[in-house]
Amino acid sequence: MEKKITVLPGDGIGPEVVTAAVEVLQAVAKKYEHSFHFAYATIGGAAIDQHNDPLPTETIELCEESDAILLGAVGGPKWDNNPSDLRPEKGLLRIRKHFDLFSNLRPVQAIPSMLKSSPLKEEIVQDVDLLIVRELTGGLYFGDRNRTDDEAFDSLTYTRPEIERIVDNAFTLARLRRKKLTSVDKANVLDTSRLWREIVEEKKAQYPDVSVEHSLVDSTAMKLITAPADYDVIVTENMFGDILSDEASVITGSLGVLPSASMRSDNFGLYEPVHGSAPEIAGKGIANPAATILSAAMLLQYSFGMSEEAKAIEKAVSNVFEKGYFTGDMAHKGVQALSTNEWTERVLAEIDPAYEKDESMTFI
Ligand SMILES: NC(=O)c1ccc[n+]([C@@H]2O[C@H](COP(=O)([O-])OP(=O)(O)OC[C@H]3O[C@@H](n4cnc5c(N)ncnc54)[C@H](O)[C@@H]3O)[C@@H](O)[C@H]2O)c1
Ligand SMILES: CC(C)[C@H](C(=O)O)[C@@H](O)C(=O)O
Ligand SMILES: [Mg+2]
Repeated sequence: MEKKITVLPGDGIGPEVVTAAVEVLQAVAKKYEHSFHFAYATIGGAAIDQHNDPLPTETIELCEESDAILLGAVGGPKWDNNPSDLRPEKGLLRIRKHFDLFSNLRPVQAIPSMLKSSPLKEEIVQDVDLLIVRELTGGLYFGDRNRTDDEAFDSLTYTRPEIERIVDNAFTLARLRRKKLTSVDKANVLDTSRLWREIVEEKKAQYPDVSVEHSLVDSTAMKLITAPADYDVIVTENMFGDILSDEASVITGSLGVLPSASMRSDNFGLYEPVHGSAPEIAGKGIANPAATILSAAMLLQYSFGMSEEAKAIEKAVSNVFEKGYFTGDMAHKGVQALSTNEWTERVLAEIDPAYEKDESMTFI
């Protein structure tokens, strides 16, 4: 049966990395005899320019008719001074809320061949395999806010059901992994964190096989780069998860390799790299497409239940690193940096040596 994927390239390097990921999905479809239909729509700055709205109705409608969403990135200096409702980032927040994508999964895995790109010592990063489960539709991002000329406020609110569902989700995921859950909060200061911590304590009786620790976000930020291999699943609120996941990119040496899946309670999801639109390298053809390609693998795994196909993409990416091919953000001393296009060609060749590139697809 045909699967429909809505593709939202967005801004900056978004279109470049999404083009690469779509081509990888096409190669997978051909090799495994699936039919994927790609429908394109605007979000973010591109949508503001065309529709004066960072999330136009036609984009929502297209996503509603599809089985999954693949997104590049939004934002850029062109729109930085827009009023808050007309900022590209608002489109992203609205699509997450509209589809109730409350669970943002951000895996961080250190593939051995990546490790030369990390500024951290090899013995610190070599066994890292962790998953950040970030609450995505509550907290500071969605609380009451206001600003006048001289004052502004943003408020941080969480309800019991909002915390319960993300905590349950994280426990369930920990069960499928190494059964260790770290709940990250700021319970020494924030009431929302105290409620969060109480709920984790209540829930742990339902998951007796999972070990639980609580950790304050400030010291977690330190431990995440001094002892990252100690973590299995980290569950945390929206903003802490945003910050910790970018920090975790130091482990792999680049933001350009970290994928994410934003899920609701069924299998529907939005898949996007953790990184942003990287405006300073946009249009140069040098962006690392690995994070978006790996996000496409998560799409196959979580929304389509295609584990073998997802693993084939992950293996292809890892083989390309293993063979010493990197884009500029990861190319260490003595290694020639490949373009987005050249690097993607190598992934395609790993997936299917017989694959012929669709020449109608352009790498920007
Ligand atoms: N999900 C999203 O759409 C998303 C996420 C984060 C930031 N943003 C937006 O992106 C814009 C730029 O933000 P920023 O600069 O703080 O963060 P960024 O993630 O765009 O870039 C941070 C650094 O990482 C580099 N980088 C990021 N992705 C890369 C890739 N694939 N290949 C090579 N290098 C890469 C950039 O060049 C830059 O040096 C802002 O408007 C921000 O709001 C969007
Ligand atoms: C662009 C921004 C709204 C977004 C976030 O903070 O969630 C981004 O940083 C991310 O990590 O996806
Ligand atoms: Mg972020």
